[in-house]
This record gives sequence, structure tokens and C-alpha cells, in this order.
Amino acid sequence: MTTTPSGNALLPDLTTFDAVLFDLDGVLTPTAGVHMHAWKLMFTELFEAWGVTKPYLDEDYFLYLDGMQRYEGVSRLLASRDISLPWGSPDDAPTAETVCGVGNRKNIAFAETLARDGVAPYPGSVAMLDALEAAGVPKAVVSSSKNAEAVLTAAGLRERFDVVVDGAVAEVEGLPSKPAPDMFLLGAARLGVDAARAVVVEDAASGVAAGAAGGFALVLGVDRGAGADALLASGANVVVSDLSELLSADSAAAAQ
Ligand SMILES: O=P(O)(O)OC[C@H]1O[C@@H](O)[C@H](O)[C@@H](O)[C@@H]1O
Repeated sequence: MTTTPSGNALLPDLTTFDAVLFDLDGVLTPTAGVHMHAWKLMFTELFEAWGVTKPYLDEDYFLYLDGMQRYEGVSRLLASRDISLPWGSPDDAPTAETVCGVGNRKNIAFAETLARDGVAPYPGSVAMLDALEAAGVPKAVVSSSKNAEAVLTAAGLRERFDVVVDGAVAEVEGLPSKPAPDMFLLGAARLGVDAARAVVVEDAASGVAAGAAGGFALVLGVDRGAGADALLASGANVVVSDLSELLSADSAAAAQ
């Protein structure tokens, strides 16, 4: 494995690969926390209203929702409480008692926070985008979220990516949710690169598993709360806590 300019032999140099495919929430922007909070608000209220015995817990986010497409996440969480609802349709109203309706209900809280607080990307991630651009390495965003375009725009990052495969694209193309590799493989195909020569960067166990299943050259985990052990167990080759760890001391300092 090649090393970073900082000389840490344990860490890869992402500029030596043919392309880098980034997850968005929790990798480029701190919006995994916004999703986590919105799910908690919505499910806490819903479970109280429905009289569900086991309340929503923070660990439920990492077990069932993190990195998943909206309705897949809802379906998995409801199954954990032995609740079965009709799937419904993506255009269901937020009041509909369907899997899609429940997912759309959570989006109200997410959209409110995004509009109110905006998004500041992680400085270390922006510095990594700078380094990749300087080296001419193609890059994509592969996000399960249907809010990815709005988040990228709010963070001022949208124009830095020619290829964005998000939850809306997955819906149109009929692609299964991570941990299936399909969304990442479409990202690689749209960049015109071979997965076996490209990198996946992910903060969610489901996303790391998707990268591993897709046969990517390197699956880099970023631990923003899922836990390094969980990311390694799901197939990450290396785990860092911030992308600045992969940069030279000078670029990392500039990112502060
Ligand atoms: O924004 P949407 O379409 O509701 O997608 C939600 C999901 O988007 C993913 O990007 C996040 O990693 C998940 O944790 C989140 O639940």
C-alpha cells in the first residue's frame, strides 16, 4: 500500500487510485447527525402515539437506518418492533400509515433543520477534494439520501462532482439500498472507471459493506459514531476518524 505524503505507512494515498466515490452524510458533511436527530424525533413521537412498548433508542439509528435508503430504513426499523405496514408509494403524504408515509414524515424535520441551519462541510473532507482535484482524480458522490442534491448545494460542494448517484437516482433506476453494491457500481460506471481500481469512502456499516461487495480496490471507513470495529467488521480496509488524517501535515493544517 502506498503511503500518504505525511509518511504514515498504514494510511493509503487516495490520489493514487483511478477514482474516489464518496458517501455524503457523515463523510463530506455533518448531516448524518441531522438525519439521526430527525429520525429520533419522528419515531419517538410515532411510537408514543402507537403505544409501542420498546421506545426508539439512539442505537436503532446505527442498527437499522444509517446509510440506508429512506424506506428501506423505515422497513427495517419497524420490523425490529414487529410492526408491519403496507409499503405505499414515495408520493404518500407524511400522514399516511405506510412505510413511505412514515419515511416522508421524518423528512419534514430534516428539511426544517437544513433550511434553518444550513450545512458546513467537514474541513478535512474539503481539503481531500482539493488534493484529488489537484491530482486530477475523478470523484463521485454516492448517497442513499433523496436530499443529497439539496445538501451538496447548501454545503457549496455541488459543482465539485460530475457524478451524483443519490436516493432519487436509485428510485428512478430501481437500485436496491446499500449494503447492496449497486449504487456504488453505477457511480463507478458513470465515471467510466473500474471498481477494482477505485475507492469507496463511507461512515456507515451498510455503506462499507456495499463497497466491499462491489469489489472496490479500497473501502475507507470514516468513524463518525458507527465505531471503528463495526466498520472493519463490515468490510472496511482502513478506518480513520477524519479525512485530514490522510493528508500531509501542511494540507491538514490548512483545513483547520
Ligand atoms: O434523506 P433521505 O432520503 O430520507 O435518506 C435518509 C438516509 O440518507 C443517508 O444518506 C444517511 O446515511 C442515512 O442515515 C439517512 O437515514
